Amino acid sequence: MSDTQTLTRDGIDAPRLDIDPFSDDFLNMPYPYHERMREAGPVVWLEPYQLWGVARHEEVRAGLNDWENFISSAGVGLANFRTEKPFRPPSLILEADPPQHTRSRTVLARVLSPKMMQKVRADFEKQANELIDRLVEQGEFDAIKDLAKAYPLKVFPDAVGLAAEGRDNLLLYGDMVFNAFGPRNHVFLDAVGRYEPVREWIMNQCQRSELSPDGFGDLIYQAADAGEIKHEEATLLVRSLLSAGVDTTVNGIGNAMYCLAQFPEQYDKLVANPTLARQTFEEALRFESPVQTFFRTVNRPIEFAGTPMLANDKVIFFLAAANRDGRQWKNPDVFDIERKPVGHMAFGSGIHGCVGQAVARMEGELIFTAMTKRVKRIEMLGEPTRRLNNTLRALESLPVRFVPH
Ligand code: HEM
Ligand SMILES: C=Cc1ccc(C(=O)O)cc1
Repeated sequence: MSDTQTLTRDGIDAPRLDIDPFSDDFLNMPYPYHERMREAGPVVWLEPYQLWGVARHEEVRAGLNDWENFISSAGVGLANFRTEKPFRPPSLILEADPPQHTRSRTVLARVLSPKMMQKVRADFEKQANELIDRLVEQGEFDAIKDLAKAYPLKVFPDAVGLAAEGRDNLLLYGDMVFNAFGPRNHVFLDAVGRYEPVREWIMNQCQRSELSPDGFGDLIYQAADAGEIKHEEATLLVRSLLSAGVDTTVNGIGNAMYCLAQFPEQYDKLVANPTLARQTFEEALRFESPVQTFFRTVNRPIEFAGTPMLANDKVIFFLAAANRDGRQWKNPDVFDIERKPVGHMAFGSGIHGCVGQAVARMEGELIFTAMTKRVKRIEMLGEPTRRLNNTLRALESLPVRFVPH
């Protein structure tokens, strides 16, 4: 076998594609690859990694809702925890199946409930207004560093109950967590070098002693006090908040800013009708999904969308490809804030669907509402630069100018 050939399995009853979803080319511009996979069939076999790819909306939704055949406890990245050492101790919610998942989910769903959001909404709103006021004052700035990172790094760790110092570590950690779902490519290796000093800091922040009373973090420990979960489980669930709660919203807001800056007529519509702020954020999540993919592991021999799969096969669900599937959306490649993108897969679907979506939606709604009141136009001052990540679609910088009303 030549070294350019990949060992490939017989009996693959699906189109075989030589697509590497973690190549720089794919990560920089995934959409043509998404189209190729969607058009090839409901399920494809990706030769470079010897795994199944699912890119159509219907099958992504169906697969994520079938948690018994497509399990999470063997990892939701490329690694199969049944045969490989996880990069870090597995998450008790994301990388768990029922019943463990159910206990964790019940606790986090309460801590991150819409009711809890009402308690922190006034502070999130105050911070959004003050930040946009400052940026209007400043005029020219970097929409990623000065807005998309600054806002989630202030409001969410405040709500969790973290100290003010060292919060940039949350970005380094999130970047690592999301890279670790992919292969050990250069993107991962670059990140792991920055991550080492941060690992200890993160675990220290998850200790109850570091968390302010009655914040989201302490509420998780209070669930342990009540016997719902063990105290050492509480520590790992706080780690879940720090893993998922920042880099996701940073890129949700960052990608939405890029959409509004690229399509000024959409921003004009938002200014004319600020009640569209929440829907604008939702449409940006569909159009430029921050979280591009998640994996599952096949639990037992099954036939899915007419394709036989074996136990321990890995399946990659392309959330972002589902979000631009013309079988589901009219003009899927158009950013249209008047579209109601109900059913998008940006938050996943099923029992593992994002438990933090109320936080994310509130951050998006408040930031864009604050902008409409003060900012007449967003001008791009140059091309954005991209930060490659094995799972996230992320910008590194986006120079803009706010033109006030
Ligand atoms: C725009 C922002 C966000 C996006 C795009 C996003 C996306 C996702 C996706 C796709 C999943 C499903 C994972 C899977 O199916 O394996 C998920 C799960 C999760 N998210 Fe989010 N998320 C966001 C914000 C947040 C925030 C702010 C938090 C915390 C406060 C959070 C915490 C979690 C947790 C703990 C899970 C695991 C849920 C489970 O496995 O039951 N996320 N998120
Ligand atoms: C959506 C991403 C995500 C990342 C990490 C975790 C976790 O560590 O539990 C949960 C969700």
